[in-house]
Amino acid sequence: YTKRNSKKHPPLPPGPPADPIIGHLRKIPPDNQETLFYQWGKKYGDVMHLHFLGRSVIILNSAKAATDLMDKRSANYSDRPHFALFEMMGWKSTVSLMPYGKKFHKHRRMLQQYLTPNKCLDYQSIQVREARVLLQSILEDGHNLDTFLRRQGLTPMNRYATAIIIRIAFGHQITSDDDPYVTISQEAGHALSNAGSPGSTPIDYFPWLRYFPSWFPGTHYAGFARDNKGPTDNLHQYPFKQVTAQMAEGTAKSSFLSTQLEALSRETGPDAFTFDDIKGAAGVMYCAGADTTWSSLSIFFLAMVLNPEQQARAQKELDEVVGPDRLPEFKDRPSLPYLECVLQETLRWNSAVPLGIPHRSMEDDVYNGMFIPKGSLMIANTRAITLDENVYKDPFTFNPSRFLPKPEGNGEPNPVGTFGYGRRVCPGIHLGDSSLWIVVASVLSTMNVMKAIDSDGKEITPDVSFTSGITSHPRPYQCLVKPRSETARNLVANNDTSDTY
Ligand code: HEM
Repeated sequence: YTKRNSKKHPPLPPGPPADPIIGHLRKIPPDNQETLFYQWGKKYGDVMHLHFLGRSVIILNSAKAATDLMDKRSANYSDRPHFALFEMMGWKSTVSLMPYGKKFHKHRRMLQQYLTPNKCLDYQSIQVREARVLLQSILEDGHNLDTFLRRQGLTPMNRYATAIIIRIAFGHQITSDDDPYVTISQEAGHALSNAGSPGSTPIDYFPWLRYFPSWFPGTHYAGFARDNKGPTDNLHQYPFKQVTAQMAEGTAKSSFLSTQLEALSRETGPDAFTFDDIKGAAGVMYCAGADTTWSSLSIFFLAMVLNPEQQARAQKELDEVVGPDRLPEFKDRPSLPYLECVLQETLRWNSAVPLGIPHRSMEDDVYNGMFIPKGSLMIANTRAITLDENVYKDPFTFNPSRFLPKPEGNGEPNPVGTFGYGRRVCPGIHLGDSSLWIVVASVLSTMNVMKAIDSDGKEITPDVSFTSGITSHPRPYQCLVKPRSETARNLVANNDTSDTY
């Protein structure tokens, strides 16, 4: 491929040596590819070229390269590759996996209308209430939250993230931990978080591998996809059945799904949505919204366990602005600049979506004298972008002050790309951001997040290690979360969260 094009075009971006024909296939691990791409980027630069059997993969390891291409030339870089593995798992009519085109625009419009900054103001009361339920479950959990982050178990953060999306998407209020919606979300989320790096498993490159027996090399993820098809199907069917039944009985609360189903009954013609479109759009809200928020919150707790000084500074700011007699509300946000930095630093320190979701280029292009062939898989490596030493001093250190203006801080920019790029930027960005903020504020205002203690009385320092999938979660770790004072305990315990909404 390289030889064929080198005479007609500028050179391809640099990259590590490849094997003949199969290219870099043998050199790419199935898991946590972001770390290898980050290390390679140090040697080969911020725009790297890899290839798998002639298919070009461009890795963008700096904010400049990623925004120059994926934002500023978004018209050319908004397609998606074919995600064979996710299709095997049952993800169809899902905007995040759709090629760029008419159907994609229809789906984006449907979601965006429901997730504008203005619309999101309507959801704040749900977020505030669920944040308080989360605080109460921390109190009840006997404060040694070693089960808190067990991957398969229900965690308060999982329930929180799920409850918000379920209410908005399906009009259902979660009132117990064994609610079927929670179980479905957990199972589908588990599949998404353990299905390897998005668009880059052997099955994505060689879909025919799915027909080979399970002992055959490279078929691991095909077996995983087959085993996890049930949860993905449930996630599309269960809410749909519930809401259509409620609509027939006249008991459905207003939600994304009920609004779309009502619109469906009015609209006809070739551009009208189908049931499959609506199931797909509701399903993507459920999974894209809940799992990313949950993972980002797990990362926040991990950061707090490991960084008590930064935690104390945020608490001091909250004490001055909110005080001990009430819980934080969204109106406090503009008065809490350091807390804002804690949130941004959480997103930078370890992104929940470390490789984003790959885009695909639609036409040949040239960038800084390098040729980017049509049909390239475009991966903006958030991991490398947020650890870029040219932008962030001591990038592995969790240091919220880095964003404060000089001389108090370092005046470093907020992380780029944690919610994606261009025409594919996350449509849930406003909802996701505010869901994170209210928990960060509520937890730090009332709780101390600390290291757990082992049976010998020694503190347990958690590892910073992550699962590999579209959404990457911290691997299970232990921590201890306790009310900061008796006043804080009472404030949380006495908050009335029994209302229905
Ligand atoms: C902390 C929370 C969240 C994070 C970190 C996050 C991150 C991302 C990222 C990195 C992408 C890929 C964008 C790209 O391809 O350039 C994405 C896409 C997407 N997100 Fe989010 N997200 C979050 C919350 C949400 C919420 C709350 C929703 C919906 C309610 C949502 C719905 C989606 C959808 C539908 C896409 C696919 C967009 C497309 O392909 O055009 N996300 N998100």
